[in-house]
Amino acid sequence: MDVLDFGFSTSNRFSTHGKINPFGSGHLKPINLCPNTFRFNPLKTQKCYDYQLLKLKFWCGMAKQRKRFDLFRLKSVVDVDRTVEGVGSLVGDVNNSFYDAIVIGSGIGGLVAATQLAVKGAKVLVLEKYVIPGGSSGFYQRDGFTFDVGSSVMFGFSDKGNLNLITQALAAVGCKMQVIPDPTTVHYHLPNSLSIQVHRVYDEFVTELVTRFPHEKEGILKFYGDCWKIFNALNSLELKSLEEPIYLFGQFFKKPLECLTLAYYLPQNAGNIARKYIKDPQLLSFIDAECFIVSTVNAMQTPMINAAMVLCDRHFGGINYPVGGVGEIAKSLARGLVNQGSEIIYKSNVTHIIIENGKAVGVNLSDGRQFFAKTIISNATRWDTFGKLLKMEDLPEEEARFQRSYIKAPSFLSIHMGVKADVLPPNTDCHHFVLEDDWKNLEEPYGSIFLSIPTILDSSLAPEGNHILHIFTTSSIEDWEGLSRKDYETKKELVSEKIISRLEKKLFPGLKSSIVFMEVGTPKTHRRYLARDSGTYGPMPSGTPKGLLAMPFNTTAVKGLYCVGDSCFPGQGVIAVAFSGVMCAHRVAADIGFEKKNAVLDVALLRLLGWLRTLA
Ligand SMILES: NC(=O)c1ccc[n+]([C@@H]2O[C@H](COP(=O)([O-])OP(=O)(O)OC[C@H]3O[C@@H](n4cnc5c(N)ncnc54)[C@H](O)[C@@H]3O)[C@@H](O)[C@H]2O)c1
Ligand SMILES: CC(C)=CCC/C(C)=C/C=C/C(C)=C/C=C/C(C)=C/C=C/C=C(C)/C=C/C=C(C)/C=C/C=C(\C)CCC=C(C)C
Repeated sequence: MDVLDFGFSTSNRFSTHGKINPFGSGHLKPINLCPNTFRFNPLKTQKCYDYQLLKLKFWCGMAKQRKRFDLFRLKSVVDVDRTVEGVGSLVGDVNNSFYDAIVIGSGIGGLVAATQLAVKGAKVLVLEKYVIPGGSSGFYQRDGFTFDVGSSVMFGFSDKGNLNLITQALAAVGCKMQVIPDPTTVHYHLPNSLSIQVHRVYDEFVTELVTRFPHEKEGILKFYGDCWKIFNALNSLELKSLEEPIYLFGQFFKKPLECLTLAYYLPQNAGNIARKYIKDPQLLSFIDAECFIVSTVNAMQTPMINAAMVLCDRHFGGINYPVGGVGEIAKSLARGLVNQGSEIIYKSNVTHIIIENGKAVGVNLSDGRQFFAKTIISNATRWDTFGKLLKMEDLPEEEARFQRSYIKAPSFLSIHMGVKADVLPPNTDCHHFVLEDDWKNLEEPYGSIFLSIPTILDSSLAPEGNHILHIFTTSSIEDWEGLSRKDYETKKELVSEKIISRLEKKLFPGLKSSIVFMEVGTPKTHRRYLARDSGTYGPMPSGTPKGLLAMPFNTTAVKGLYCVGDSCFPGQGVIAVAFSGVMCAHRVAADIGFEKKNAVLDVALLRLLGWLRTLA
């Protein structure tokens, strides 16, 4: 078997032995940006031009004063990614202007925060380490295949309700994507030959579950019924920052019952609610699997609000796949950002957040560039933000508390594969979850297997006559460290061979001989190319959490510094980080004058929320 390593490539994210990475640095052309040149955009009004000029003058003054104006650097090192068609690239009008916000990282969390701010009128600069946007929702191409780097299951991507945050984020910047409805969110293949398809139509799913567990019909209806209660409450609210008092109290005033419902469930976990209604241990294990696929922990550790959100959205709006692959979402957001007059610069590795008088004011890049802004938003994980980007003697108490309550979830071993189409039986579902023998292995490394076949929905992602299989399973970085290169590669071959054999036995006889392309990524790959500490998938509770109570929002103990992404409320997941982006943009906009704000209420609410977190 030919196992290609993209975990050790030196220059490009997914380069493989003897293969050319289509996004390689060789395609990046430097451009010269003269900071004194302001390119007038005739579409902009005179007012806007005057404002930009004023900002430019202001910055020149600032720069002189601070001796930060390094013309040579600006001329020589600004790279623009022109290689990937359609990816928004640096506009570069006034590269040195003083931004309203700098966003470190262009994961979906960072991009949503950036675009939401940009549409409110803020000037935003996104700095992305890699050459395309998206982070774990990015993509890469090989031999005619377009692979999603991470998950292909998209929640919040319908045209219904208030919780379709991905659709709304795109619409805010004038983008609408063509999507393909997925008739089955996931097909479970579980111990004791329990096979369950989660149909798009709720009644069909419940009927199937009740057929397997007829004695638990009432419990099933009650548990999923509670999920709907929460989902409907969430869906009735306008979603903005829960850290902004005018909005929060306004929602309580407009929708008191819904807000109280959410407040009631906020500190609760799905496992406890399930146990109120359900006794059958196998059904409870099934609920664990339902939670595990979206939280990497069992139901007892999964916040009820998060469980309800995903267990209902898949039936309400349904799971929809973007035509062209998941990477198209980030590409569209990046393009939308640039169209709003903001900027994104790729190959910009932020190494340090600059603090002046206790306030975050700018960032240093690994190539020596510096950028300054009124606010800094980090889309790196909180471990990376407070462990690497900030050199603080003492970790702020809020962060220390976060790190006690949440630990890094394991990373993944990912196998991206091209196979001959005829190996898949007719009517194969797009997403599968496989745990063959023992429920105990659910959370064990390599215990459960996730499988997505996005070409079932969008055949254009693979050459004709082929399918894509994206197989992943939890794996920790410790398992892959301290190995020689040879041992590392041998281990990749062995581990992936076992996973493929299991799938061959359970789902697709003849799988091995149908492989036409394969690449294996380990937790080291995730760490390296997604810039996530230990390659972590996100935070997971260290013990039994009090629902979402301990999860920090976007503000931090450092003035002017905000976090966005999966180590913020409400946690892991593309839709979850999109919500975190919406919340972050609202809070930042209020702080820099683009939204209403009440300073006294702010202090009171932030203290109250801080205190509530100590109760968790
Ligand atoms: N890991 C997976 O397989 C996978 C797949 C799909 C979706 N997801 C979901 O996506 C969520 C993560 O989304 P997110 O928005 O929080 O972040 P993300 O990790 O997807 O993106 C963060 C981005 O920030 C960039 N970055 C990090 N540090 C940087 C630095 N110092 N300088 C410049 N750029 C830097 C990274 O290159 C990356 O592009 C996860 O919770 C997960 O649920 C994960
Ligand atoms: C403030 C206070 C204190 C209180 C008050 C009360 C209130 C008002 C509250 C409110 C709240 C809210 C609004 C909330 C919200 C929330 C939300 C939105 C949430 C969300 C969530 C989401 C999630 C979690 C998601 C997730 C997902 C995921 C992770 C996914 C994943 C996937 C995968 C992995 C795939 C699978 C695959 C296969 C199977 C193949």
